[in-house]
Amino acid sequence: MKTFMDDQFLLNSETAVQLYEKFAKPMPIIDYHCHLDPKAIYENKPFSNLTEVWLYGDHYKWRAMRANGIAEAYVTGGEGVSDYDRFLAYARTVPMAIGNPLYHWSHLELRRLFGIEEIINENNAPAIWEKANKLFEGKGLTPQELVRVSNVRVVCTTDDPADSLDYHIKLMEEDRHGFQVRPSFRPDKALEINRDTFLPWIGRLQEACGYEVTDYKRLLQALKERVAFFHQTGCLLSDHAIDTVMHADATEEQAAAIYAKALRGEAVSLEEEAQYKTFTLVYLSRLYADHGWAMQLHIHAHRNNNSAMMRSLGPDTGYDSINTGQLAGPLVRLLDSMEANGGLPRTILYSLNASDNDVLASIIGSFQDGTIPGKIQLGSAWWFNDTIDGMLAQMKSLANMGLISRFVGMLTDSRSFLSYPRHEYFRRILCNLLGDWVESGQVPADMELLGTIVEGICYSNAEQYFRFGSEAASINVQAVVAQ
Ligand SMILES: O=C(O)[C@@H](O)[C@H](O)[C@H](O)C(=O)CO
Repeated sequence: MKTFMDDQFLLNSETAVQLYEKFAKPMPIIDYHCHLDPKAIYENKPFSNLTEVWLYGDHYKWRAMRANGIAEAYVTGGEGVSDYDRFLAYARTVPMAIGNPLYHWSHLELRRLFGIEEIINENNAPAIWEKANKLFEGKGLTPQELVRVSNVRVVCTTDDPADSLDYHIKLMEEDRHGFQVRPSFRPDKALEINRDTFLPWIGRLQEACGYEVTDYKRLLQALKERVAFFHQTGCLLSDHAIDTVMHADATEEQAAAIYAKALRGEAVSLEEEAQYKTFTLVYLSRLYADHGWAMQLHIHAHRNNNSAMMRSLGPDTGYDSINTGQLAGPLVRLLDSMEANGGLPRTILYSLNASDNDVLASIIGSFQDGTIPGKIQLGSAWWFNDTIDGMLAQMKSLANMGLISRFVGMLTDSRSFLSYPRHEYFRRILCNLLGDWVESGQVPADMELLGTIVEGICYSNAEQYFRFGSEAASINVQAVVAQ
């Protein structure tokens, strides 16, 4: 029987061990999609204890605690509940989470970032708390240190087009934290015309661009200006939550009429919503292509299902699930419309529904245009699929129908500064998959070729694909500050 989480954790052959130790492990990390707070990175305030850094923002852990019968006050905090109480509640939950990636991630995080090797449970929780918190004494443990010690080269945060990006600009001006912090352009609120967030967001956009967005032409102009501002501030990716894939051909005049209806507070039909979203997304995709950005489409999430908890805690608090819905037809038409409008940008398609993997892996092959390797990507296993089974399923779909060698690899997609061991987890799973292929005679034991492929998936594919290291990606701080 293998020892739990030893040096060959998840590596079941000598080939897998070699691929991981020699090629995967040394690679730095590019976290091209996460939800870390740029303000927290800039202010760099030391964390006060293990609960703050581990439990304050991580809804993966919150879901597990609720499923374990832990009262909400001990999950997201409440009257008279200390951080130590919350830590003990999570320590009670970890042993019950075997089979869930949280069980592995939690142990990897304590081992890699705190040097704590204990198997987490309620009995040794006090000792773990004491050991970990020693690192928070004195000058303490800060966000920037956790990013640096995790060998992260690039962090791409998720930002609204109306955001000032002040903290990104301050980080650029200082530029002594040892890694890149780049915004990502996430215009969901500009697209969700039927949600109650739409009109308030138009107000925020008007403040950001300094003029009234009284008609659709001005909306498109404002979005174009915000894309330019984001680009100047180092943005090289956009990101969209496409919970339901819609496509309906529309002219600019039709989209403008729908926008005007929404501004008047009139109901917009589902067909009109599809027309508005199609025209606006196609417009945005051309802007992305013109700026050399990558476009991420995060498909089939079902968000904020619990109305009472949405009112109490707000969005992204662990009450989401996997969505279903029509995919192939509307997505192919959407991508084809983007292609017809001057060219698809670099595009990454993720679905929260793993049963979509093969559909997406086949669709990306319809839009590779030979300009760059892996231009259209099947995105890494995302959120509920960020598991051993989910990662293997995504990589096998991509390998079976596309080129896994051109995959831009893993991201953390996290709100916690402790989540970087998720890359180790992914890299071990990747190396074991390739190792299995070699050991079973499906792939020659060409360690030079396999090593190059592993290094590409772990780091260099992403660096080349997103162009983080290129001249074009350099950030003109003076131009941004002068604005
Ligand atoms: O980007 C998304 O839509 C999701 O990643 C969402 O933010 C979710 O809350 C998450 O963080 C899953 O890891």
